[in-house]
Order: sequence, then C-alpha cells, then structure tokens
Amino acid sequence: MIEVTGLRKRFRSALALDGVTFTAPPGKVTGFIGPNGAGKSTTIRVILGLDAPDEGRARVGGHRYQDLRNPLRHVGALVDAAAVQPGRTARDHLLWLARSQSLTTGRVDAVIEQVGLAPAARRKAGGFSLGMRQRLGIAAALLGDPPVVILDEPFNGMDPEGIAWMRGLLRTLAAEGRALLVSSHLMGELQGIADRAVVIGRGKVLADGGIDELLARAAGEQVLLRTPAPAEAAGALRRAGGAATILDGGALSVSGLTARQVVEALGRSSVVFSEVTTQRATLEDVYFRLTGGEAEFRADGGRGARR
Ligand SMILES: Nc1ncnc2c1ncn2[C@@H]1O[C@H](COP(=O)(O)OP(=O)(O)OP(=O)(O)O)[C@@H](O)[C@H]1O
Repeated sequence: MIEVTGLRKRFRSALALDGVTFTAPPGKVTGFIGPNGAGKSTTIRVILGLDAPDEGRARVGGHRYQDLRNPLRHVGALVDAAAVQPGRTARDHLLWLARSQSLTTGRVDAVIEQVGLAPAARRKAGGFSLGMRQRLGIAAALLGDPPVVILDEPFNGMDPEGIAWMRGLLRTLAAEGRALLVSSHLMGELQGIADRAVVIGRGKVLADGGIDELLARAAGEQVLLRTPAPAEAAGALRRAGGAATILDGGALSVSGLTARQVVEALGRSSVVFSEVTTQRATLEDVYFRLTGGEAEFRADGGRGARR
C-alpha cells in the first residue's frame, strides 16, 4: 500500500505539488496520469525519499522510505531507465544491486527470465535500446520481490510487442497482490490494465477513483443522433430539456438526456432518425475533460501528447 497525504513541494518559482493525496492499494494497478509537468515524477521521487516535501507525507507499507531496511524488499521502482553503468552487463548490474540488498543470485536469474532479458543478460547495458533498458529497470524493481511496485512511464521507448508484454506483466504483478503505481501521460496505455486512476494536473489531484467509476461519470453525458431532419430534432430535444449541437453530416450531439429520453422526445415530435447511440467515454476523454480546461496544459502542448 502506498499512502500519500497532503504533499506540497515548491521548486523556486514552480509549485510542483499543491496538496497531493491518494492511496495505491494492494492487488490493484493504480494509473498515475497527467500531462507533462503535472507533478507525477516529483510525487514518485518524494515517495522514494529522493526529494523531501515541504509539507505532507508519503508512506510505503506504513513506513517512510528512509526508514525501510533493505528497501528493495519493500518497494521496487523504475524511475530512470537510463541510470545504469554502460560498461556493466545487465546481469552484473543486477548482481551488484542484489549484493547491496542481501538478495540472492537466484533472484537475479529469476528476474532476468521474468523480463525476457535472458538472451541479452551478458551484454553491456550501454548498447541496450531504450526498451531493453526499461526491461532491465523493471528487473531491478522486481529483484526484492516487493509488495509495492512504482513505475514511472514504463512504456517509454517500448515497441508494440514490448508494450503488450508490459501490460501483461502489470496485470500479473497486481494479481499476485502487489500494489502498483504506474505513471503515464498517454491514456491509451493504461486503459484496460489500470483498476484505478489518479489524475493529476498542476500539482493537484483532479480525479481519483475506479476506472469504471471515472468512465461512468463521463459516459452517458453525450448521445449521438443521426437524422435527416437535424433542425427539427434539435428543436424537439430542446423542448425536452436537452442541449443539442448539430455536427457535420447531419449528426447531433445531445447532452442532458439519456438515449431513451432522446428517442421518446423524437417520437413525440414525429422526427425520424437512423441512429441513437450513447457515447462511451474512453479514459482519454475523461483525461482531456479533466485537464483540458487548464490553460497551461494547452499552451505547453498537453493535448500534443495525444497519439
Ligand atoms: N528539480 C527541479 N527543479 C525545478 N523545478 C522542477 C524540478 N523538478 C520538477 N520541477 C517542476 O515541477 C513541476 C512538476 O514536474 P514533474 O517532473 O513532477 O512533472 P511530471 O508530471 O512528472 O511531468 P513529465 O511527464 O514531463 O515527467 C514542473 O513544473 C517542473 O518544471
């Protein structure tokens, strides 16, 4: 379990964290989602004792990171995949880490297998692609078989096969009962694997909840309607208390009414239609709805992060 309570952190003029509070419970993948500069890395660095907060606290399994003995047994983290000595082989890097934490060579070989690095284990890490470095970073995170795993942008630099593998690994680790905190600025990566999402923007938590709950909150708000008589339909829907926007091609986007209410309102006014669909929100829709209003994100290309 990770517990973060009221974290505030200022870097000179930048308020990086402005009262961040959330938990990442065991057995779940908690997505930690926000645009560039939102405060994800700073939060993770505070959890890992790499940065000190000005206010608030972070606990891993009920303890401050600094108070953990052999921390790799309590929490594994991938923060900066490039942080390996280029002249060292992958296996030597892991052996060195294992020795520093009283872990066995057996664990080293187990994690090398687990992340699919066996064929490259005796090659120097300096020649690794970013995707291979990510795998090596994950291997290091899993070395102590920790109950808590924190991965900062683990999909960075991974090819489609690597991404599919990573998604499977995250699900497996959560199914084993571990608490996972996985940051990303790309929503699609976490849809289908995260159980919960903490959405952060400008150092504040904008939403925190189950993925289904977040999607349900956003879904059902819009109904898409296709009709050969858009103007008449819009009038009928307004009379029924909805708001309708006529889109290109005669379609209408309706808010304030359920699909059933739309059908009933059109029936009352004898307006024909060919389609009425409730728009199912994606995690990406939720994200842009939550962060899109923030001018800074638009200016710094928050939307540009979209694939
Ligand atoms: N060491 C530092 N010195 C000064 N400002 C910093 C430092 N670290 C972070 N910041 C600032 O704090 C804010 C939050 O940055 P942070 O790296 O935590 O965001 P992020 O959500 O992880 O973004 P990204 O996805 O780009 O990594 C930004 O405005 C950033 O410029």
